[in-house]
Amino acid sequence: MKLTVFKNEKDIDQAAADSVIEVIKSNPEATIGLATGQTPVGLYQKLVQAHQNGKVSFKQVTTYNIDEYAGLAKDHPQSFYDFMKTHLFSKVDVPEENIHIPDGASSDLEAEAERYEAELEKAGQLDVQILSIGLNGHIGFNEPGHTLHAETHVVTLTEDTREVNSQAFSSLEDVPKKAITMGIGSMMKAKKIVFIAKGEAKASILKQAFKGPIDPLVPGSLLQLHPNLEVYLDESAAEYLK
Ligand SMILES: O=P(O)(O)OC[C@H]1O[C@](O)(CO)[C@@H](O)[C@@H]1O
Repeated sequence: MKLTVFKNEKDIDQAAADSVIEVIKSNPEATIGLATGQTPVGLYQKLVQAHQNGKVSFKQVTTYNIDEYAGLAKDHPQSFYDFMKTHLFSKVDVPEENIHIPDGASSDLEAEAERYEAELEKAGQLDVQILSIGLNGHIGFNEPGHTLHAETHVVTLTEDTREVNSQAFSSLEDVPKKAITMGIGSMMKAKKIVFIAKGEAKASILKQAFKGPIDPLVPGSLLQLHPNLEVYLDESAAEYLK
């Protein structure tokens, strides 16, 4: 694991974006796994800036999002597709047909998870996977539990996660109870993982994830097994890792 700690949030975003851009420069047809949440917003801004400055094109890039809420159609303002459209897709030149995200509005979520996994298998090893971590240690929506899934699956969100994520909704009741998420195996297959986390609230779970034992109750701890993991943190998130 290559850990870099930054003083300034903008520097984390730039360094993480540079790592993604390097992948696209060496392979314009790169496949990229994308995450949502507040953490990667700055990284997406830096990718947009680089695109606007003519430094990178997404014309031949293919993207695979790691998760989506069940019951939310793509055009729902709280869907992860809408989030990605706002922060990245509408601002770069990635073709719509190259964007992949589970269909949360599917009437058969299990079948949709299987379909998405088949797409990932067809794509093979993703060139880079962008990831962050939830306060309870989840990556994607792989929630803590005694067992973890390798492949894309339907998950019941923990009440903790629903509460944290309720900030984006008008009320807790509006937060979906289920989601479709890539499994840990689907994410870990990527050639490189660009992991970012910011802020003191994440410090304790990061210690458990990166210094503790590999434990399904801390799904992020599985990342320790990845051979090419880049970790970008600010000083407060890295408090127990220095
Ligand atoms: O960056 P945030 O907003 O803390 O979100 C944490 C995590 O929750 C999720 O949004 C759930 O998918 C992850 O993608 C993300 O890493």
